[in-house]
Amino acid sequence: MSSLPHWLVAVGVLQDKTGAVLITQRDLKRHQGGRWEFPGGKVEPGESVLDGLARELNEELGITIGQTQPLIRIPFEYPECRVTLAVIRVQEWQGQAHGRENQPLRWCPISELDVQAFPAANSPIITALKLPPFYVITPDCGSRAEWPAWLERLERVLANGAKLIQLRVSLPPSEQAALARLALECCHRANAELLINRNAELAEQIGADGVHLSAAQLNTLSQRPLPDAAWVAASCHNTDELAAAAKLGVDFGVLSPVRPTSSHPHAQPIGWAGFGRLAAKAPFPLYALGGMSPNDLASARQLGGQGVAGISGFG
Ligand SMILES: Nc1nc2c([nH]c(=O)n2[C@@H]2O[C@H](COP(=O)(O)OP(=O)(O)OP(=O)(O)O)[C@@H](O)[C@H]2O)c(=O)[nH]1
Ligand SMILES: [Mg+2]
Repeated sequence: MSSLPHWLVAVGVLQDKTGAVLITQRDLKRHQGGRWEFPGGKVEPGESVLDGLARELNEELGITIGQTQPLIRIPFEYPECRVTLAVIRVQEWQGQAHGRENQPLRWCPISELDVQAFPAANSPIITALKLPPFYVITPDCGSRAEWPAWLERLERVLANGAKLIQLRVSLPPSEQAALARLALECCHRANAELLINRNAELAEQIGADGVHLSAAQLNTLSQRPLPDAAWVAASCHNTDELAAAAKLGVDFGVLSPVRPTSSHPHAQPIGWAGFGRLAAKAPFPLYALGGMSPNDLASARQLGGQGVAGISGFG
């Protein structure tokens, strides 16, 4: 156990009608001075996170918050202190947000959020803001005769608005590469991103948007298999795998099985309570997987999850 001071920090994410988020600049003389941040501050003894958030956003921005939703919870250790950032989406508020402490303030489009300008603990917040609510995993695909129907299904999923797809097919390498190229074309035409299951070399070779690592791969890799510009995601099932994924520096994870699932009939489901408990410890956005449908989004989000992942029910 570290002897560094620990603060629970309530952090608010406000978005305007265009989706731009409110960021403010920290005073030069304070911890992480000069960096941009999301407004908020330390939760005081006896306060709940939401009470602390309401007080801080009133003090710093002069607003009164209404409806909120958890975004992500991030444990992080700086050389001089430990923080747990409880990051909350503020969906409604009253009053005009302004820098009540004369701090510079701006509304920044999500695509322009630059991790380098923020404290190191903030990267997962920016990732969470960039990732969509659904992560769609493709069903397996067989011989070439099956490809047209498989691609048609992918097109349908994309037409329904899916923005993040994981290609998971068990084909011989050359066939897998050929199908991956076709899938990537479909995804990019629809302004969606494609991650390749387990195969970082293939992802790099065809210019896919990232790789999705299996839990077993987490222990065989000593560093991220792709550069920061690409997504590196991982499948996790327990605390140890989440810790291994964090150590490797993955961008996001998938935690399963939340419910019983026919694809893994012998795996013990962790339930929503298990998902919530583990999501609070994972320092990266986490999708719930296992018996999920798009209707489960609200449950996942309420527990601080990024969203839901699945194969069936998403087309
Ligand atoms: N508000 C806020 N704090 C953050 C962010 N990221 C991050 O690492 N922190 C850290 O969380 C800690 C507490 O935040 P704070 O300085 O805003 O606390 P506060 O408003 O209560 O200020 P005070 O203690 O000077 O009165 C600081 O160490 C800060 O560096 C962020 O995005 N927003
Ligand atoms: Mg503050």
